[in-house]
Amino acid sequence: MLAVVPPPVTVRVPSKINLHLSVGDLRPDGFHDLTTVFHALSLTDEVTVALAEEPGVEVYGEGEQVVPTGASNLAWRAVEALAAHVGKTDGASNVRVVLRKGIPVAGGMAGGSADAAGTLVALAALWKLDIGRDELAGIAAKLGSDVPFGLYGGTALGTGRGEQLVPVLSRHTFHWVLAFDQRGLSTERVYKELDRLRETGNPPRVGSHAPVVEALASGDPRQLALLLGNDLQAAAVSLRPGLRRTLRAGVNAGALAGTVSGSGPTCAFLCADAESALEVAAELAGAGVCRTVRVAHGPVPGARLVGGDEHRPTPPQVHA
Ligand SMILES: C[C@@](CO)(OP(=O)(O)O)[C@H](O)COP(=O)(O)OP(=O)(O)OC[C@H]1O[C@@H](n2ccc(N)nc2=O)[C@H](O)[C@@H]1O
Ligand SMILES: Nc1ncnc2c1ncn2[C@@H]1O[C@H](COP(=O)(O)OP(=O)(O)O)[C@@H](O)[C@H]1O
Repeated sequence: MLAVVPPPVTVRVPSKINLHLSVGDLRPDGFHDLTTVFHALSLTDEVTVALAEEPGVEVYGEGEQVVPTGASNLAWRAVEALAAHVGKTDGASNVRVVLRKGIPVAGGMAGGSADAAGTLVALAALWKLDIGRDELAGIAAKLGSDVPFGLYGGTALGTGRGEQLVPVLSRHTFHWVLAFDQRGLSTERVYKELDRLRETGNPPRVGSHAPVVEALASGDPRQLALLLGNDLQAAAVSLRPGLRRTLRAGVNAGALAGTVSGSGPTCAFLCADAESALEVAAELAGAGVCRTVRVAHGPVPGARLVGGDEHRPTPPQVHA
């Protein structure tokens, strides 16, 4: 009798920027308490999972030379975590994962986290698991602080170490220009640099997230532009001083405002509309301050199947 092999499953997953990132104290577990407003962007990775004789991970696209393909790849860790969760003892032994990356590696845009979130959704479909969003989010949180957001996308308030999420109402589409740097920055190193700066001085701290939430509800990019803020920006700039020039160049090119995305070094520039974003991107690309420029819009949904959305996690209810 012929065994029926299920067809490969492909999932598209968004990147994220942090519209607001307030970093609190260092906790005994080595993480910092934080309050952040995540915003999912149309710059995406694609994850394909298939049953294959040779298990493993293949990586193509943005940063393919520097992404590990072994057991430390976050997508592979997601395969092992889901297999363990559902008690498939040999679950990972015949899974092949192909990553097509558009999100810069170690860029502060949660690319590895996106791949892990995408792998969970894709594999749940491949294995035909009856598993809900909340259950996947529990597995995701163990893989990394940013991984649960990749499941939901949209715009969300993150607390704890970033893994506890509440959706934020955001009716408008915002237009962004992203400036990729030559090399990535280690997230852990940037948090440590912030601790050092706080020991020796008084780096700027963002205020409350409430005005950002209001600006998102109003949909006015000019209002939002005044409120973008990131406590990690000082640390990222301290480690990569050239980012100052990049941030200035984006605003000089016509962006409403610029911010370092998460732990950097990618800079995100908010623009008035889609047309302005294209103009800013063209000028920034010629300014010699970054490796590559992309345009993107947000918010977009979280991990979802390409060519069907029957296994897409149900979005949480929006509380205005
Ligand atoms: C800074 C942020 C902002 O969204 O994003 P990125 O810039 O990495 O995309 C996140 O907090 C990154 O989340 P993520 O990249 O998932 O980090 P994790 O793997 O959980 O942790 C990596 C390391 O970052 C530090 N870390 C992370 C989260 C947190 N709340 N406090 C921390 O101090 C810890 O040193 C930890 O060992
Ligand atoms: N699938 C993956 N894609 C990118 N990086 C990965 C992946 N799996 C593991 N990594 C490792 O995680 C580190 C952080 O990557 P990434 O998630 O892209 O950045 P950030 O934490 O800045 O958002 C990389 O330097 C890389 O060594």
